[in-house]
Amino acid sequence: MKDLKEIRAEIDSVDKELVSLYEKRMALTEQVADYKLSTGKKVFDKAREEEKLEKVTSMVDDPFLKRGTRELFEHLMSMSRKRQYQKLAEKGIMEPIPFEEVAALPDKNIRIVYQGEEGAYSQMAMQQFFHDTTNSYHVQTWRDAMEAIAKGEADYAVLPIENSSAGIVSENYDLLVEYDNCIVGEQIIPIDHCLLGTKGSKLSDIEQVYSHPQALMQCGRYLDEHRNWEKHSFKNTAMAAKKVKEDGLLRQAAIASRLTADIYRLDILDEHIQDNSNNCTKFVIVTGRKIFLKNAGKISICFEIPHESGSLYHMLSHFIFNDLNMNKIESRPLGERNWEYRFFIDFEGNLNESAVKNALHGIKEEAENFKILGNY
Ligand SMILES: O=C(O)C(=O)C[C@]1(C(=O)O)C=C[C@@H](O)C=C1
Repeated sequence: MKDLKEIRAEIDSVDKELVSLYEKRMALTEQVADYKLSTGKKVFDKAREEEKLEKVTSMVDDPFLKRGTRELFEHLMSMSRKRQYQKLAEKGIMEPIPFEEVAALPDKNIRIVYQGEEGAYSQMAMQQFFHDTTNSYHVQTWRDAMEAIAKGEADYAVLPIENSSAGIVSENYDLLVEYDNCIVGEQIIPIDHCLLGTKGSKLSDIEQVYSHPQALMQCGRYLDEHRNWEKHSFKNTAMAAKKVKEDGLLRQAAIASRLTADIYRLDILDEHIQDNSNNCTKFVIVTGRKIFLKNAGKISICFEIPHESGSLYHMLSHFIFNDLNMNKIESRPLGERNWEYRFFIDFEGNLNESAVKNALHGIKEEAENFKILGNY
């Protein structure tokens, strides 16, 4: 058997050759980049990559090495694409990102819409985000709020996007894709649920509980302790409180905020009933113009990718290669295509930074239906 030192010396000499071949290959792809720059041809050429992978894997018989060869060449081509995007950026040839930088969010004579009723958590989030909420109104559904922005009836909408214990508000993720509205801010507020009954009711009277499905979920453990109660989903916690007030029945209760107890003159039968004492919800502020603040530090995007091994890995490599810090990834089913997904990613950065431009350009070229949801 050969001595380890001897084998390593041989590996070292193979690696040396590999590095020099890698340098040679990258130099050639730089020439390709120049060609593409002058002809306007796209960097990513899927057909050429597939042809290449087919060719190089057919040169190897061993199944394990075949797979390794495939991965190696996928990676090589991905590195060459990234270099080409960099060159495009250096030459200022990259397609501009259609977002306009603003020094401050327009706040004069603004009209703000939220979903629900007076006392809704969305209203609280709105009051914390905006200094002046005198010109605000509420609508029945999240879609109505998005529609109001799209039609120019309101300047900003406030929509819940994620709860710390119940997770994402999936409907609003889907609406962000459907509507061409843009996220310009976020507001996190603590969510402290109470059980509210009509005046004079007692806990032992309750048979039916009304609330938004998210709030019912957030109080799962408490509701498990009262299994005989019927649970009814309602469009909003404040709307549920309003219903209990209007029906005036001792057997009905709503799960909603303490504020709604005051607004609808209901009795607080129990308080802090959510599973998680640090329960909070993140709301996004959405507007109709594609704008971002100079000091915005977070970007939300979404894209679709083919249902192929490694495709997500390749998209995420754009963040790694550009030294960008990703802080969230979510997926939602595509609907019409079973078991295929749209990915939502939040990462740190500002649309003015070249690393961000590079990464977004690469993802846009290589993914389907790429969309920047906002920089805030
Ligand atoms: O041949 C090209 O068009 C290249 O840009 C080179 C290359 C490669 O590295 O082999 C890189 C990106 C393309 O998607 C296809 C192939």
